[in-house]
Amino acid sequence: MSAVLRARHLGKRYKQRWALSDCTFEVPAGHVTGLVGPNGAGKSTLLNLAAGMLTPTSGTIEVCGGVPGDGPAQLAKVGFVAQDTPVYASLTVADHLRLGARLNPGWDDALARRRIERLGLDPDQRAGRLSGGQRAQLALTLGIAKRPELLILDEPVAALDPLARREFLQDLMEAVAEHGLSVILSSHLVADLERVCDHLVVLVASQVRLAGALDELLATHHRLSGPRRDVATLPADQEVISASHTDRQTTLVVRTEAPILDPAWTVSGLTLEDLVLAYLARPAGAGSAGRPALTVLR
Ligand SMILES: Nc1ncnc2c1ncn2[C@@H]1O[C@H](COP(=O)(O)OP(=O)(O)OP(=O)(O)O)[C@@H](O)[C@H]1O
Repeated sequence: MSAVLRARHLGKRYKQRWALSDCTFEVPAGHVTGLVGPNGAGKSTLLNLAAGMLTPTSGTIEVCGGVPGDGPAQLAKVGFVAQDTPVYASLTVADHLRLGARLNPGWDDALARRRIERLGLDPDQRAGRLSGGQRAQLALTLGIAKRPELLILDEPVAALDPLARREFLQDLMEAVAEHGLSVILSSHLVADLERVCDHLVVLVASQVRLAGALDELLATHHRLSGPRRDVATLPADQEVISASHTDRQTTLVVRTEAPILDPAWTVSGLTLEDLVLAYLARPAGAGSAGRPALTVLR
């Protein structure tokens, strides 16, 4: 797999607090990778490190084969739209496009103009007077028209209405298909991620808990339900991600490469949302030895 991002034992500390700790993972080139995790998990910190806005406290991060933020050539390869979609309040929409053209060697002016027109943004409007969603659309337009190798988007669709969200995600997928763009986007909207992502990184409490191709992750995670059972009796190759029990029944989410042959279980697949929620609820340091990560007693 050719990787657009490689992190090795990556960590970032703000004063005494580690916002990101010992993260080792890769993001493949030419795909859309979703980054999910609860508030404060470290997603923005990770994306800012990838964009070169922050430097690591420990470990390394390589993006598009270089060090993030390391000179004009590296900056040209990476587009970054930060969480608050910053724009210059006193500049007009048209000024932003002119600035984009001036600053970015690969600038696609026709694309930028087409998007602005389609969105109905007035080129003469000052960006400070745009609505939150319009501002986000302007920032996203700049990110796409820059034609980077990697586009990093921190909660890009949070401010958009449902139709605008769908259209934007469609634009993204087209750019990936036509130009081989790689995208990393964080979002709390799992349904959106399900529509556009083919890779997933789950970050919880400053650590990467899960990373991989979505279809592989969905194929190796299963929901098992059956008569109440002590999870310690499961085969060693079935990693228990979550467990809940009633007096009579046990329901588990397990990860395994092997088929589940025990006839006592009813086996079903997971949605992306089920998968993400199982990991979000999993406590830090939960082992891989078939121990229950989340035990809910009813
Ligand atoms: N500049 C900073 N100084 C000190 N602590 C920070 C700073 N930025 C973030 N943090 C802390 O680092 C941790 C991770 O924050 P981060 O913004 O990366 O999380 P996030 O996953 O993006 O959260 P959200 O989903 O709420 O946007 C949090 O505990 C946060 O309080």
